[in-house]
Amino acid sequence: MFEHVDAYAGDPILSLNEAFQKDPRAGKINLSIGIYFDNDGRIPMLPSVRAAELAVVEAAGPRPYLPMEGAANFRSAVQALLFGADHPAIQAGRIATIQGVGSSGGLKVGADLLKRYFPDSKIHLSDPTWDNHRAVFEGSGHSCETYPYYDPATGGLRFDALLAHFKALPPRSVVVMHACCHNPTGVDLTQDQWRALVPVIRELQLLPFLDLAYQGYGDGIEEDAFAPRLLADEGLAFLIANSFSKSMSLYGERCGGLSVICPDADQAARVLGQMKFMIRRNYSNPPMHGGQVVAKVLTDAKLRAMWEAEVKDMRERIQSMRRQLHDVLVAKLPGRNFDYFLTQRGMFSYTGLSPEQAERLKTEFGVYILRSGRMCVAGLNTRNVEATAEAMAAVLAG
Ligand SMILES: Cc1[nH+]cc(COP(=O)(O)O)c(/C=N/[C@@H](CC(=O)O)C(=O)O)c1O
Repeated sequence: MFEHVDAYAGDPILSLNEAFQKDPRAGKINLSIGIYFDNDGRIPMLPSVRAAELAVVEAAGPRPYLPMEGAANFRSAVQALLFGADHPAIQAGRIATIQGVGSSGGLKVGADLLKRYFPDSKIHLSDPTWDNHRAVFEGSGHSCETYPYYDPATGGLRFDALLAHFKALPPRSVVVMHACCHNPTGVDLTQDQWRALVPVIRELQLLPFLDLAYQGYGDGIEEDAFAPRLLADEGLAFLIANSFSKSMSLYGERCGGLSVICPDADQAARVLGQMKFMIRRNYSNPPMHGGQVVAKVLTDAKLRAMWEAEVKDMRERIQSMRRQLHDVLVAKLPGRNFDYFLTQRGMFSYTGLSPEQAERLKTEFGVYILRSGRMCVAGLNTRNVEATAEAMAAVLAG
């Protein structure tokens, strides 16, 4: 009956992580999947999140179906986190926010909404971008194109080429942009470059779809919300998917949202209604537990302060590991430039290693990075940074 079903080729990120789990070597090092590991190589249970979870469990509330759009306390906490509680767009009811199933679920709801109401708009993705972006949008029937982004020659951003490309796009083109901590390159727009984009977006009537999956891993919780706040301050219409997987270390609880910033409350109400319709016929309504933990952390003053300090610690540990890896590599391979480990931000660095070199790292040294050359620097710790540098040096030496 199902003999015509194709065999699944596997996912460039999740299947590699599964291979890592099965690898029997003691010294294996996981720099593949975008997960924050602490210096002991463990996924932390943040104290603020644990305290919130105990409070939620202690409350022992009923577990009814949530509304299709998710829990009201979660949705309002997301709006306050992204835009600031007193943002005029929130007060005016211009933001339609749903609780997703992770931000992946938010991206999917957004993709379905755009397919229905912007059927002729193409989706424009940065070159490169998160592996699953193309899959999500194509899965909703969109055709995707790419725009210039990463410059392999400098390890930086091709901003002029990006701007020129945007200026040539037809109206209502959807441009998918990472709000901070670009995956896989770690290369972000500066605040001035975001400001330079505003008139282009407005005049060409482009529709930005921001993805904020690493809030707090760039410069800070507030600082990393610069892009959505700028676009909202400028009165632009846009979408933003956001995730708590990394910032609250709640990967498996699937906590994220999608917000659509609309010109007026009437349009926001209609957008929310159609998102509810799409959710109902997809997964009906989101899971309750993780979202209630998130809402508790965000709205309890003591837990919020704890959480922001915990995110700062994770951010600074990654920055310290970037410096350590850079320094060891420079010592091992003098004359080679590894500055990109210091200039790139968030969880990832784009090493420039070829698929063949990435394969050698894995098979000969047990060091797992993506075939694209992306390294999750959050997997580094004081015990494996030397071995990682040794393996990279050996592979780079040929
Ligand atoms: C840019 C981006 N957006 C969304 C997600 C998904 O977030 P969530 O809220 O958990 O659905 C991820 C996850 N990225 C890491 C894991 C993955 O591929 O799913 C990664 O790039 O390794 C992203 O890197």
